[in-house]
Amino acid sequence: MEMHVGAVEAGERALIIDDLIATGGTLGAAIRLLERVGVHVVECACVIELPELKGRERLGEKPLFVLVSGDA
Ligand SMILES: O=P(O)(O)OC[C@H]1O[C@H](OP(=O)(O)OP(=O)(O)O)[C@H](O)[C@@H]1O
Ligand SMILES: Nc1ncnc2[nH]cnc12
Repeated sequence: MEMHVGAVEAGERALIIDDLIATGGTLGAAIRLLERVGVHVVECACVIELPELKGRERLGEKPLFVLVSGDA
């Protein structure tokens, strides 16, 4: 995963929004990328969660808001 140089600045607060959380690998990578450059990731939000894949567990204590949770 990558982002543009200058897209964020250390000390900023971020909300990460994605369409879907399955294994949590994508959100986890986004969190690590942002936190590595000093951004505080406040929360994550997704439209759909596939709870069977336990992606939420990979986010640790990070709050996750979802609109719809259900297995495919
Ligand atoms: O929780 P995870 O297991 O990481 O899966 C979720 C990710 O998978 C999908 O992207 P995909 O890689 O299929 O590509 P897309 O951007 O084309 O949707 C989806 O859009 C999420 O970004
Ligand atoms: N299990 C899944 N179903 C649909 N889209 C996905 N993207 C990543 N994992 C997926």
